[in-house]
Amino acid sequence: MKKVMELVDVWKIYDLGEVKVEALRGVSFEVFEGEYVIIIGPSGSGKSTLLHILGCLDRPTKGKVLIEGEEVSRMGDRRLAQVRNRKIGFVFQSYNLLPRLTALENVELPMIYAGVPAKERKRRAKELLELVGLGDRLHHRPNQLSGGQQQRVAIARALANDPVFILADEPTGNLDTKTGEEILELFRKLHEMGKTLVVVTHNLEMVDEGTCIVRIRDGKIEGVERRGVVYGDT
Ligand SMILES: Nc1ncnc2c1ncn2[C@@H]1O[C@H](COP(=O)(O)OP(=O)(O)OP(=O)(O)O)[C@@H](O)[C@H]1O
Repeated sequence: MKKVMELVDVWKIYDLGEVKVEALRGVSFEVFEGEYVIIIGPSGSGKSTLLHILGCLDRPTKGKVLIEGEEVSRMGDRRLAQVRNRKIGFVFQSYNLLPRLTALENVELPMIYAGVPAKERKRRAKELLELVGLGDRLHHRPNQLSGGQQQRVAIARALANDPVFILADEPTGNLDTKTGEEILELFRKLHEMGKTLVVVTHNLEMVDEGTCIVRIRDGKIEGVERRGVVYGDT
């Protein structure tokens, strides 16, 4: 199985002068292609910190982060921004769409940064919006869409540059049960398509779907449980 991402003895220490907070204390784990990884843990256990480091939004104080075997923890800001754009698809609890842009334009955005030509960009954005069930909402702006639809746009945007993995932070956190289930179904579909998913969630139904459950407590990994089908595993 291809290893897409690896953390080696990662520490994150927030230095507040008098006080130092050890948010991550020697975290090591690997993610393989096609896995559906769920990160769970109590409040304050370090999940957001871990997600920021996995997403190259922050750097560890100590330790290594490798994406497709390449060490990202020591990269400069520009290179890191490129890795984020090309290799990671982000899905946030609050969607984070640009309000002035249509669904189609929001999905096009990561491809603009990646230098994809306009025609190809539009074709792919349309295809991705159709994949998430929004083929009839291409020209709607975020405030003309429901929460669930906005999250679908965000998922289409996350897929735009065919990332190495999708990183999601409480993707059903702002949604009612029924809409949350639809998003869950969409994640299931992505998993079945062979996408690698890394999700922080409190949603127990989502936890049930994962193929790798990572339990974090007090900045340390308490346990990693692998189970179920990993699609694309050849
Ligand atoms: N920027 C920061 N500066 C100082 N301490 C921080 C910072 N961010 C997080 N922490 C501390 O690091 C620890 C881990 O926080 P983190 O936000 O990663 O936890 P979490 O598991 O995501 O919590 P929650 O589920 O409540 O969102 C906490 O003790 C928190 O107070």
